[in-house]
Amino acid sequence: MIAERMTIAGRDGLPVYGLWIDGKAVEGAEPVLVRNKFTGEPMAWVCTASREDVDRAVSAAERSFRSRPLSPFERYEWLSAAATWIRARREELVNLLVDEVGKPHKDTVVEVDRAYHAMLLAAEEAKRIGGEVLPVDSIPGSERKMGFAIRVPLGVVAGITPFNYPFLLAVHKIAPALAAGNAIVIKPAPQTPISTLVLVQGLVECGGPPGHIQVIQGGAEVGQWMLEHPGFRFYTFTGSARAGERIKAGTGLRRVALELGNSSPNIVHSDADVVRAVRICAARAFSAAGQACISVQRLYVHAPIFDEFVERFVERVRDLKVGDPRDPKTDVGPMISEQDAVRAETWVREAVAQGARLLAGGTRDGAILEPTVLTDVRPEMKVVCEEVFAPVVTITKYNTFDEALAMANDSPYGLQAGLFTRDVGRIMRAARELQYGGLIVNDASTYRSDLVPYGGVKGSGIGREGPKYAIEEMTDLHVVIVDLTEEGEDR
Ligand SMILES: NC(=O)c1ccc[n+]([C@@H]2O[C@H](COP(=O)([O-])OP(=O)(O)OC[C@H]3O[C@@H](n4cnc5c(N)ncnc54)[C@H](O)[C@@H]3O)[C@@H](O)[C@H]2O)c1
Ligand SMILES: O=C[C@H](O)CS(=O)(=O)O
Repeated sequence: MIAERMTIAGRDGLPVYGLWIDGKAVEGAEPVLVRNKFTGEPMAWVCTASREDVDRAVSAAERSFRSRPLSPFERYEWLSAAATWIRARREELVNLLVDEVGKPHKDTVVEVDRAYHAMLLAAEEAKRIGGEVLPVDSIPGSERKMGFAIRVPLGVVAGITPFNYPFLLAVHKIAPALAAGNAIVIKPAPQTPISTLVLVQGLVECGGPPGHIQVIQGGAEVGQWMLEHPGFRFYTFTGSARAGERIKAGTGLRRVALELGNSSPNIVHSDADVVRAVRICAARAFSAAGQACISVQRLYVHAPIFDEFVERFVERVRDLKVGDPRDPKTDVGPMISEQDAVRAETWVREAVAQGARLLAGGTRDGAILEPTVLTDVRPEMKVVCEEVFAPVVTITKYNTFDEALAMANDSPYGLQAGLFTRDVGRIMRAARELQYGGLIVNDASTYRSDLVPYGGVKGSGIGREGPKYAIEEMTDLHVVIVDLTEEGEDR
């Protein structure tokens, strides 16, 4: 799938994608080659932005925001047309993403379908941006006053996205920003910029003001220039905790939403349906090669079912089909790069050297790390206490539910957790006591609904995503208080 409008030239038979600034594709710095993550074949050349390009993009977005304000209905029409555009190109988008990310076809179909729904949800929310009536008259002395609050767009929003769900997460940034009435400058991850360019081409084709979205490609350096630019009113970032901390430190008093990493715990209690828990966890620990912030990473299994769970789990893992992500039957494909796979393999070896037992996997072929299961792990091992972001899962036995909650909470992160139990008392305890932004009961931590407030506590970030909640973050609340005293009334 080619983003024709984003193309500035051809080179070696491949498109050269420019930056998308002020409604046209423009040349940036020397293009970088983006490769197919499984075959290694070249896909396209993509220009990167200079600091001047960042300035140009922000100025163009600001001009478009000022000169072409969109009514809520116009925003609704634009974004619903974009949702239809995504649905109509589902298969093409899936194929592009499979090549660009290396994520298996079956997981990528889910990404594209969710992107469609996220776009549609944002379109619908554009018509529901209300405010609040404030009971100012309830304070003695203010009986003749009435108050209300309205939501107004901020101006230019900065969006920075990671490599792992590049299409869906670009939709989660762009769609609410536009639905809220803002303009946005988006920077995709350097490993996966093409799908964002294609998405923006789709939005442009759907008829909104092209200057409302600018795309600047590049890595951390371009991200840093974005942080330093005073023209941004808000930063919406998804990525690692390390980059998130830099963003928070670099944006001063400006608002940020940070969707960061996790080391997702999943508790399986003895009253749960063990067979179902095994099936779900064995799939969700390895989908997207474990490169999802809510991937099942730490499994805590109740002692009475521990042996049965482990046996069934390992059996299931051995049946996973590993290899070519283009094959619809493949469960586990390559990681984003060989370097990332080497890093995860090293962590596994280190854990084994420290006493962990390897029950499956642990071997690597290029960027493909076999689905890996470890037990006898300790909290201080990297595979437990850090975000592994790879097809690696640890299984630990617990005796009491208190112990399970404590182990799950023993993490700097707090994005989502999973719990398998039939007991409502345990569900409610976990809901209160687990220090996580989301708890998924009788499904894995990896489930995400695109309409709920999604985000983390502790080291997993700040703010909430999901169109309705992102729109709240991407608007200012202006309070109006009107004195209704009539002429002569208070003389
Ligand atoms: N919480 C969530 O919703 C969520 C979703 C997806 C991924 N993630 C997290 O993303 C990480 C994996 O993605 P990644 O490797 O692309 O993350 P990353 O932090 O390396 O990069 C993410 C984006 O930030 C940019 N960036 C890097 N350093 C920057 C800086 N100093 N200033 C500004 N921008 C900077 C990158 O170029 C990229 O566009 C994992 O930690 C994962 O948990 C979180
Ligand atoms: O990587 C973490 C993401 O939140 C996964 S998802 O795109 O939201 O499913």
